[in-house]
Amino acid sequence: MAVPRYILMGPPGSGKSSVGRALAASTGLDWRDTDEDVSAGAGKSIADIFLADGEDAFRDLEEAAVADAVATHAGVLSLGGGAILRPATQALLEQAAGAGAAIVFLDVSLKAASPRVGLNKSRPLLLGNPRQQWLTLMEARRPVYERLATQTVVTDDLTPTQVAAVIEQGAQA
Ligand SMILES: Nc1ncnc2c1ncn2[C@@H]1O[C@H](COP(=O)(O)OP(=O)(O)OP(=O)(O)O)[C@@H](O)[C@H]1O
Ligand SMILES: O=C(O)C1=C[C@@H](O)[C@@H](O)[C@H](O)C1
Ligand SMILES: [Mg+2]
Repeated sequence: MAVPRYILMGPPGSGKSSVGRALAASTGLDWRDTDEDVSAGAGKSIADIFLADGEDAFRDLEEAAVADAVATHAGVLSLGGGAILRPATQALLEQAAGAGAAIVFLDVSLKAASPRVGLNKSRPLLLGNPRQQWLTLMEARRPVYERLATQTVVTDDLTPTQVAAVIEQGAQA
């Protein structure tokens, strides 16, 4: 079984995808993003899955995509922001950490995340009142991110390339 070297988690706008790409470029590892896997598998965007099938259906697809990626991908893995909500995924991440994966929580404040996320309609959970929605989901998820993390990086004042460098240094320490 392959185990990802790095697994990135965090709320929308924390930079899971951007930092994942930067970390893959600097380490030479392959990059995979479970949001892209789910979207490719379903043949439609995540926003369309939420709209047509609902959040529970998306979470089922996401749980399966994470299980597949954790079992088969040896590089950098970016998760969707809410992937860690599923207990089976939490257990899988704990196992991956035991097998040597760095589980990285990309922390970010609402102030820094807001301009990154903007009013982009591709984030279905933030429709309506994006700032309040973001705060509510971060409050519920923070304890899970913190419990699962083997490394935490506060990303507010760093570029994705700088965050990737901090992660690499942490892995060498
Ligand atoms: N550290 C950063 N500094 C400045 N801008 C950033 C940083 N990280 C990400 N961004 C920008 O914020 C936006 C969202 O980043 P990204 O898609 O990587 O977030 P994400 O955590 O993967 O979000 P999602 O949960 O929706 O998948 C992008 O436009 C990206 O360029
Ligand atoms: O934070 C979340 O729950 C989400 C984040 C995105 O990565 C996507 O997985 C989807 O928009 C849901
Ligand atoms: Mg992403």
